Amino acid sequence: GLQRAPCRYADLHPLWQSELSVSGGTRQSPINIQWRDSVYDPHLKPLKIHYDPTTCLYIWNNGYSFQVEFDDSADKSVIMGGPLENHYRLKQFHFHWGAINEWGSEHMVDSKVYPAELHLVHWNPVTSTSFEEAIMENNGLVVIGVFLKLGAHHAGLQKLVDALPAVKHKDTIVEFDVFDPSCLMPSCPDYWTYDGSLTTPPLTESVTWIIKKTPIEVDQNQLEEFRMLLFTSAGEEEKRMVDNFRPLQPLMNRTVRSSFR
Ligand SMILES: O=C1NC(=O)[C@@H](c2ccccc2)S1
Ligand SMILES: [Zn+2]
Repeated sequence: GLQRAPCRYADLHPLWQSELSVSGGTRQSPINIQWRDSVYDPHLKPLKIHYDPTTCLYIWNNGYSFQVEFDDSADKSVIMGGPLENHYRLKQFHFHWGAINEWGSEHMVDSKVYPAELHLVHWNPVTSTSFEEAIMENNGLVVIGVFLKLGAHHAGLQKLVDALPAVKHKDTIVEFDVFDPSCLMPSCPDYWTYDGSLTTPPLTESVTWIIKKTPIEVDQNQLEEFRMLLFTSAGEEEKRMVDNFRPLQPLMNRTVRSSFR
């Protein structure tokens, strides 16, 4: 398959420069999902998603992605079922993407890379009292990964894209009051799941990953809008926000389970 962009560590965003020597990690993310090595698990239930669009708060540029934050003070936007033992609250979603369509996603499927990947980040309110605490808990988090592929215009995503010019620079924020992230979910229920980690510092091994098998389609203009964001603050020398993905990590002693045969 296509090779990823040569990863010139010197060009890595400061964020990842520190992570190159994470020692002792046994369940790091992202990984290359080898379809033939994944194991169908008949006990995996369908994933149940109930997002309340009014829990959407704002969009902001945090210097390595743009993030849509949700009110997680109650069980209003939650997921359950799938591989999960209880419900998890939606905290935020964000994306990772490349400078060009040949790369950008964090996970790969049989070494196939997608131009972008959506991450919906949830935390376990049963074992933690806050998102910040859940980051440090074993399996405190669930991240749903959805691949984006180049294709038709995505009407639901466009509402998000239209807000991006308002968060062009690092640490800018704009109100975003009603949005249902379910519109970004593919209709196919199939997913892979494995135990992994955050893909940015603190890289804690606290994430149950649920990676949807089927990508959603977005068009070229929408991907190019992502690439017009900046890593840098207003007044600094501009650095385009692109290639904000972590390199692949070793599978080590893990099995990826699939919800489908
Ligand atoms: O899925 C992931 N993507 C990221 O940027 C990582 C992260 C780090 C901290 C909080 C939320 C997410 S973990
Ligand atoms: Zn992410």
